[in-house]
Amino acid sequence: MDRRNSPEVLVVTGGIACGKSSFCDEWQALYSGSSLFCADEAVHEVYRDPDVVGRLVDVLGCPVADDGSVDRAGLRELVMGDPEKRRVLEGIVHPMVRAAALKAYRQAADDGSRWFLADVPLYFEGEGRFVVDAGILEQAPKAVVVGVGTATQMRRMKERNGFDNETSRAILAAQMPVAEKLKLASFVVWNEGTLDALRSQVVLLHKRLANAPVDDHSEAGD
Ligand SMILES: CC(C)(COP(=O)(O)OP(=O)(O)OC[C@H]1O[C@@H](n2cnc3c(N)ncnc32)[C@H](O)[C@@H]1O)[C@@H](O)C(=O)NCCC(=O)NCCS
Ligand SMILES: Nc1ncnc2c1ncn2[C@@H]1O[C@H](COP(=O)(O)OP(=O)(O)OP(=O)(O)O)[C@@H](O)[C@H]1O
Repeated sequence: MDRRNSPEVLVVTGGIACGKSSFCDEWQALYSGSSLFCADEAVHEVYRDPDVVGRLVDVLGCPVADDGSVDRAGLRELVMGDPEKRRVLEGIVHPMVRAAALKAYRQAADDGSRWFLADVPLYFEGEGRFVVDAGILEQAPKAVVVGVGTATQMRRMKERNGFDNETSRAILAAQMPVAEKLKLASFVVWNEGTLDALRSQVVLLHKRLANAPVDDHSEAGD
């Protein structure tokens, strides 16, 4: 692929309910020519595939919803407190998510997008290899960590998802703490303020990236 026509990849990551989707929504609303890949949505898509559902039922006893897709609330209960089951699930799902990301990146390139935002919650749990392992780039791109304190994560999970403290704590325990992710970030967006404050940080980051010399992170493969 012609490097000059390649979208610049920006990984967006952070802990649960920190505001990754909100960051991406603000970015997309402000900057046309941005393509978004969301790993959580790719997972949800995969869970509608009958072959995948069948495999998860066989391997994990995965609960199934009335429409034949994975019952995600039931699966969450099954895996969040059980590291071994989670490892098995991730081993099945993550390669499919990487394949979906590569497809989305190629589409973004065909569309002539300037930016490719990859919302990947478990990016650092996966040692920052997602984009390279997906075959998108040969070197890891810049990663922005959207962060808030644990109390805000707990409050937003309760308000948005209706999770009780036990459920929220089990999810947090399955993730690298936000404080650790901040240390690995190329850029930090601190989302304890208002949505206006989040938007201001999006604008600042975009300004900085748009004016920065392009890194030498050549594409993998063709
Ligand atoms: C547990 C599941 C069924 C819950 O589904 P649900 O629709 O309620 O949540 P959703 O998928 O939108 O995820 C919300 C957040 O949960 C956290 N989360 C999801 N999976 C994991 C995991 N394996 N480990 C730690 N945190 C996770 C992330 O912060 C994510 O942003 C689902 O998240 C899942 O199947 N996870 C395993 C696949 C995976 O690793 N997904 C992460 C992106 S690759
Ligand atoms: N600055 C903010 N002020 C108030 N509410 C916010 C702010 N940012 C995000 N929220 C709210 O917090 C919740 C979590 O935000 P969002 O969905 O963007 O997080 P996320 O990191 O993408 O979550 P997940 O890990 O579940 O994918 C949502 O209900 C969102 O509306």
